[in-house]
Amino acid sequence: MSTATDGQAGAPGSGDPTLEELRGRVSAERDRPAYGHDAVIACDRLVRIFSTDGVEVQALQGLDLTVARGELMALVGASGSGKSTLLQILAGLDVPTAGRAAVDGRDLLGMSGKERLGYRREVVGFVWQQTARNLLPFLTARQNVALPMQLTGSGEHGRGRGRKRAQGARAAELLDLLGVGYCMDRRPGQLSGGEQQRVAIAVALANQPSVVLADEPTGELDSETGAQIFEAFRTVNRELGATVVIVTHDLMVAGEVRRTVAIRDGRTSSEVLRRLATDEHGEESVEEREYAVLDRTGRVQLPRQFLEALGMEHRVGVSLEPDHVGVWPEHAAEQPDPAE
Ligand SMILES: Nc1ncnc2c1ncn2[C@@H]1O[C@H](COP(=O)(O)OP(=O)(O)OP(=O)(O)O)[C@@H](O)[C@H]1O
Repeated sequence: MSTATDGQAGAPGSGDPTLEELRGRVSAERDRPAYGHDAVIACDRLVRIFSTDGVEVQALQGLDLTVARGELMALVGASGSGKSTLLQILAGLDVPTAGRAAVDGRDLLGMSGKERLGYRREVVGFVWQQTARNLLPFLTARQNVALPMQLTGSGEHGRGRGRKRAQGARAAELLDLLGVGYCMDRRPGQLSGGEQQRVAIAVALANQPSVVLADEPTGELDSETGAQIFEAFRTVNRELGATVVIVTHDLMVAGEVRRTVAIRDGRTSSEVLRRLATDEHGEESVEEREYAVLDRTGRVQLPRQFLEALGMEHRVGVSLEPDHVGVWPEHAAEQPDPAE
């Protein structure tokens, strides 16, 4: 078989590409938009290796992920699969070992310390599982929400006393939107866990970040309160267009978003997409479908239960069919096809 790597262009009509065609292919490749160019989060073959006492742990092993602006999505995965590591990197609190990660065009590997601080204050907002980590105990709810605006001193809020008033007004608006306006003048110790998390979402949104990241935000709450917190994320996504990424073990949360991405062994392995479907009687229901993630080099992680069911390990046979690719256990791929 002749290939483009033979370094020769074929004669016209031979089926091989001409030099002109090869040049066209090279320039098309060069002009192709970069991976994730239109996404607000783009992780490309992200690697994070931790070394402790001479032992290396590969927490992320070439993870690919893109998130579109305005998405509300969930990240799920077994304990130790790398979810928190990814979130720490996206939050600007940790630096990847290799690969590429960008949030709203900011390169997370190349930032200086000062840029990183600005990034954490302006580009991302976070909500942690531990309610106490999200709020300062000696400030009221409204003061907690106004604080990030004061730290960036964003000109949008005017100058001097006018600025302070504008920041207080925005804080009050956010608390109202999240249904905790009545808690405005209380300190965190005077709020329930659910109220604290809703105030924490308002804090995360204070500087109108490009992305809100939440790590197990319902982890310390009972299921009813957890549902209210999820509803609060939905509200800010719908009303303010906020892009929200939620790491969760909570199946209720994972089942309510349009897209759930599963991480396995430091890589994105599968995605569940949900959409509203209407049947012939006008009844609406949620349709969900699971997809394996295909990475840029053509790798697919097959679900573990598929591998176990067919005893697949090490090697599999693959075949290209007109409309799909077949994958066979090694021993089955070796058997001659009786039809041939
Ligand atoms: N600072 C660290 N030093 C050494 N190893 C670490 C560090 N942080 C995470 N790891 C390891 O990296 C792997 C991924 O951890 P990570 O916390 O990202 O998983 P996770 O999916 O968030 O788990 P969980 O759901 O339990 O929070 C684990 O093997 C963990 O032990």
